[in-house]
Amino acid sequence: MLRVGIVGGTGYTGAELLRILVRHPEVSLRAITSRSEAGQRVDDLFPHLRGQVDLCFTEPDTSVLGDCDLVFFATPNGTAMQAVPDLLNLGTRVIDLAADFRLKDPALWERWYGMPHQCPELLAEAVYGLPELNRAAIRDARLIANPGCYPTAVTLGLLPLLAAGVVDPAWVIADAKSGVSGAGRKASTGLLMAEVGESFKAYSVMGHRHSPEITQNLAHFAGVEVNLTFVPHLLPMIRGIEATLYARLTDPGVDLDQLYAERYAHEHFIDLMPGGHPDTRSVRGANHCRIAVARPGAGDVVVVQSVIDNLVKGAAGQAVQNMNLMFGMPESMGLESVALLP
Ligand SMILES: NC(=O)C1=CN([C@@H]2O[C@H](COP(=O)(O)OP(=O)(O)OC[C@H]3O[C@@H](n4cnc5c(N)ncnc54)[C@H](OP(=O)(O)O)[C@@H]3O)[C@@H](O)[C@H]2O)C=CC1
Ligand SMILES: CC(=O)N[C@@H](CCC(=O)OP(=O)(O)O)C(=O)O
Repeated sequence: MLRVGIVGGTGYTGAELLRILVRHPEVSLRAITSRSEAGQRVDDLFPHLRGQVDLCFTEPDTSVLGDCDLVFFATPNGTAMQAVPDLLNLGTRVIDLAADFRLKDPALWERWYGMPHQCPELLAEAVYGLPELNRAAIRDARLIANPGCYPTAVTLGLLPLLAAGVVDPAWVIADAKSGVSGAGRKASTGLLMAEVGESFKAYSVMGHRHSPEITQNLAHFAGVEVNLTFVPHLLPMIRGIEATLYARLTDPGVDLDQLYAERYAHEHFIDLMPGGHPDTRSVRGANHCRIAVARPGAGDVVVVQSVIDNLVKGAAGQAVQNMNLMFGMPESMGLESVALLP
């Protein structure tokens, strides 16, 4: 059995990791941390785990975490980078659900995250954990940078077009919408039901920290520098991301459905819906990304719709998919039946 620890077990992504890992046949949970709930039984805070977890929350302590084979960090940006060098030295592998190891350039990290990087020497080694694009490197990794939620939906949606060179990289638009769990569990006035209920708005229009992550992905995995306009929106719902992506065709003869079918032919967690309109409801609790590609009026604009559950394929489910690859287990182990009833 794989000995696993979770740092940040009371947050939304930590709780989602717990929901998935308690059913995983090869995982033994050894430590679940929370500074604010240390000493409290996990199933007192999360009654849906009663009878499945016999642990109390503990303080994040490297000596305990260092006894695990793998530690997930489900913590705010800038937390994991303070503990990762010690854990790697102890032989513990790490999957960070935050952004600490996603951007390869430490100056770009500092610009977007507002703090200097604590271990820039590990940025080259860290492997970007998007299995559909980076499977071979993930298998051998000690340190995984689990992708952001928006970057997962947008990168998977755009990649086939850009890798095939059939759209103009100078004009790409990602119009993305997220449920409020994307902002985490911490109290915030702007996320109160009375503020977000019955309302819908864009935010970070002048620039969001996921833009450099998406353009880094497209440069690395599609080999194209993209001029991207990315605008996130906050939806009055709890889970889910829908990204509507626009690009201009340079090859009008391309068969778009065939292009996507070939690119994702063997991808268990990518479900193509030719002619469809994928909705967030259909991926609720699931590790799937559902995609449809269309060419309205047979014109030169391509519209891609990409949906995920931000807490699952956008965070905890993808992290477990990465864990499975790192430890030589079937990639979908423990992830087959995690979908929630819509
Ligand atoms: N929510 C989402 O949809 C997604 C989130 N992410 C990323 O995943 C990470 C976690 O997100 P989310 O679960 O939403 O966050 P939450 O705010 O819901 O939870 C954060 C967790 O981290 C713990 N924590 C906070 N500060 C520290 C610290 N300094 N040291 C150790 N533990 C700490 C908290 O517990 P306590 O304070 O009690 O220790 C809590 O359990 C973030 O980096 C986020 O950007 C990525 C993709 C999607
Ligand atoms: C709705 C909402 O607020 N979403 C978050 C994205 C969460 C996430 O994945 O961000 P990290 O890159 O920090 O992991 C946001 O826009 O900040």
